[in-house]
Amino acid sequence: MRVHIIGTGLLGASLGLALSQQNYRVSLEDTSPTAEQLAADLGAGEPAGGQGADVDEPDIVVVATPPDVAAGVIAEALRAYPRATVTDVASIKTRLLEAVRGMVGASELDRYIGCHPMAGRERSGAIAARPDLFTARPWVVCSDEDTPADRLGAVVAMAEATGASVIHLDPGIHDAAVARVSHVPQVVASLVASQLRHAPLEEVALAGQGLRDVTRIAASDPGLWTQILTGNAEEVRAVLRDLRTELDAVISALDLGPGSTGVLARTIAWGNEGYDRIPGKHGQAPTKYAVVTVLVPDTPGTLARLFKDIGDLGINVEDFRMDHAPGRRLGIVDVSVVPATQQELEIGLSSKGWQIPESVIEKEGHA
Ligand SMILES: NC(=O)c1ccc[n+]([C@@H]2O[C@H](COP(=O)([O-])OP(=O)(O)OC[C@H]3O[C@@H](n4cnc5c(N)ncnc54)[C@H](O)[C@@H]3O)[C@@H](O)[C@H]2O)c1
Ligand SMILES: O=C(O)C(=O)C[C@]1(C(=O)O)C=C[C@@H](O)C=C1
Repeated sequence: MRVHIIGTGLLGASLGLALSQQNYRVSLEDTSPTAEQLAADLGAGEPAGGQGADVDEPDIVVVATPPDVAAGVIAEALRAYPRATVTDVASIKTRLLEAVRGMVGASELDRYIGCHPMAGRERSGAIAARPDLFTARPWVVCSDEDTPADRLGAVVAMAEATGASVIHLDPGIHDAAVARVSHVPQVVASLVASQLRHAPLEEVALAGQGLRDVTRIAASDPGLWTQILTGNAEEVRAVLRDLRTELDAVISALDLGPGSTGVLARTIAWGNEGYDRIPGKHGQAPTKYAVVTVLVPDTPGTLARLFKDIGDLGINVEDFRMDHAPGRRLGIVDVSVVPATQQELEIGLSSKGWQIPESVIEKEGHA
């Protein structure tokens, strides 16, 4: 199967890496010759030679450019490769489909299948690409009754070859869903991080894991996200309005008038409820893991020794997170394991000389 990827940044290069490992023949095209060459050098596929590249007819063309140019690139690919199925990975679907519909005829449109892998990072470009980016992530496919079954099958097979799980959705339903689970979270993370801009550095230095958990995606690309937010403006605005209502209630409750504690407690409790609905590892319901905290010297090879010792105890690591103690060469490693193995792990690691300050049961965290 030949796949031609147009746009070889984070998503395009990650896809190229994943498909190359599954014996797909991948060619790469980008308006930036450096981006194209970099993705090729990293092993994502063969460079095709820049914009308007003339590659042997591919079976599938994947457009992985920024959303604001995606419609034009999709229309151009439908014309340039008259037998290929053309798909994309853009984060917004309704407006993109409308724009493509305005640029091509009905028979060409039948060869276009909009997609959106729900997998990404807060960094851009091929240098941040990973072959396992899509593993166990949802991959939304927006086909309709006019989509030929063989073309749909080829796109689904390609998505599944990356390790993703395919979900068929109407573009409108997709856009409403991602406003809530992706686009508004990005806005909120950015707003929270923005509050730090003028804070004294001594205050910021107190930051614990809570702030880091809430703000990882605040490092995302402003250019890309401006396009995503404007491309899904109506749905994002609707979710933000609901959020504003609840935010206003919290602000009023902080006047500490009658009923205020109820509002504050309810806000946190409703958050608990929403959090519990987020799917956990490999798309299953969230699992409660036991977290064993280990203090490790910040020296080369220590983590490898720790994981070997855990492996020797016959215990599986479900997740792990590492932090650094401020001003000290000390790492704080949280190892998540199934609760039944927690005590055995603590005793086993202590007997091997590892320093274990405490044990806490908590829910599975987010990457
Ligand atoms: N970043 C994420 O987390 C994420 C996740 C899922 C989907 N997406 C979607 O994937 C797409 C790409 O995002 P990304 O994060 O990989 O961006 P990126 O900036 O890392 O890469 C985009 C690449 O497209 C190239 N490009 C721009 N215009 C082009 C054109 N006309 N023809 C050919 N190449 C062109 C750029 O040079 C760049 O190399 C976007 O539509 C985005 O909505 C992103
Ligand atoms: O994990 C991240 O860094 C992401 O932001 C990825 C994420 C998301 O989950 O919201 C962001 C935008 C995409 O369209 C799909 C995935």
